[in-house]
Amino acid sequence: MTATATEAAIALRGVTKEFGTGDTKVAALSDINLELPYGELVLLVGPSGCGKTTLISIVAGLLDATRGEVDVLGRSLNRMGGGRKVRFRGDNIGFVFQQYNLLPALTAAENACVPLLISGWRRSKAVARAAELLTEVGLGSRLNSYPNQLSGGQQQRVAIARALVHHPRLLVCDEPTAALDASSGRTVMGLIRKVAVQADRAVVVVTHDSRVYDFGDRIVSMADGRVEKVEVQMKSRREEADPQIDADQG
Ligand SMILES: Nc1ncnc2c1ncn2[C@@H]1O[C@H](COP(=O)(O)OP(=O)(O)OP(=O)(O)O)[C@@H](O)[C@H]1O
Repeated sequence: MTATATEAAIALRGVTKEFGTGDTKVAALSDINLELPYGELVLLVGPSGCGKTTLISIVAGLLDATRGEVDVLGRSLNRMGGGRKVRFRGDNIGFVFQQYNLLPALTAAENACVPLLISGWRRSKAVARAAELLTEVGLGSRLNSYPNQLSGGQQQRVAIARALVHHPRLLVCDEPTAALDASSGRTVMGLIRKVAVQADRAVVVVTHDSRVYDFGDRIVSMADGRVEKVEVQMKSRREEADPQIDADQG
């Protein structure tokens, strides 16, 4: 399905999430109403425990809301059964985490093509597609390097290539720069902007890292399970933030 100009990539209405029951009940999210458009990098920020990971897990179909409606990429997750949700996730969503989770015995190109091999692609075709993306993230000369031969920032770039290799329409990143120094963190955010932000795609990044706030088109601030404010950032600020990328950086 292609996006229409009026359709939000993500639409949450009255979303509440409770964990536990009775005296141990915790309301992680309370009545969240939020619309996020295609074509933007959205940062989800706020203090520890405010509900960022819970929110992003509901959007990615990893957790079910206790109440409320969740539409993602034009589909209602409320009306999707378990098996269909797993397929929807596999086809449409890419994930990047703080830990790179690369397989140590596989090269950068082999790691990046794992999702394609799982979907049944021929190995040679899958490696070629992974090589294309690794080149886009500045690692064209490191295709045959193993994870332990790469810096943290370079390993995160392999993880970004792996997350995007099957052309997902939603990229979800949870603290992608938390383990990186300031310069590598900016390189990684610049790459996420450059490679992942497209007119028919949505990108949501959960971050504590105020050093990378300039890279967001929109900043959603959460506090205590609620959305406190949504700010749209000026274009000029983001352009200043975009770093030049080369293979040996970060
Ligand atoms: N599986 C769970 N069972 C019980 N409580 C949970 C569970 N997951 C999260 N919570 C609670 O829900 C609230 C929100 O947690 P969440 O992890 O979404 O916050 P966060 O903003 O992502 O925090 P951090 O930045 O530290 O990762 C917290 O009070 C947390 O303790």
